Amino acid sequence: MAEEQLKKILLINGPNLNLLGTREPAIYGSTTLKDVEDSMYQQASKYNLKLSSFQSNHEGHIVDRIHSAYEEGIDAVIINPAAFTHTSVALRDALAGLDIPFVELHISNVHKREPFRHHSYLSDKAEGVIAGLGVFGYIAALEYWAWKFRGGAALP
Ligand SMILES: O=C(O)[C@]1(O)C=C(c2cccc(Sc3ccccc3)c2)[C@@H](O)[C@H](O)C1
Repeated sequence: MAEEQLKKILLINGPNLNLLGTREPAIYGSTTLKDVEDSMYQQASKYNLKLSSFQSNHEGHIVDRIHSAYEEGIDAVIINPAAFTHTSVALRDALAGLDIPFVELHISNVHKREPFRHHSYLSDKAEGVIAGLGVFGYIAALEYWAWKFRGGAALP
């Protein structure tokens, strides 16, 4: 049987998430971004997935990273756009133009927060949106792609 092709997942985290776990634990928890990434790398290896991760506070750098995903043969993206969710047409255009499916992820339930966080420039282009599950949402997104790449039929 042909060796199962390694699927490549790109994790992108937006502005201020480099400070995750250091402030506002009531909203975002006390887990650091490195802890999240370490857990995801561990989980990815269980499913024979190749995970790459990227975090930037700069919109253009994230757009550039999305562009390079195509050349790398990335199969799926998990993105927490943070504040760019609510402001960035550039991010929307980059993801929509990429033709690689993505899951939009939010640690907090943005729909229970300030009205300006209720709108996303990305959600209608996303395969799915996860919000309010805390940092578990990152694992949920990875599990989703592992399930989808297995054929997305039988429930685990
Ligand atoms: O809930 C999220 O994950 C979200 O994407 C994340 C956001 C966010 C905003 C500011 C800071 C951080 S991370 C952080 C938290 C506390 C202190 C420092 C950084 C995330 C918000 O901009 C979004 O509206 C929602």
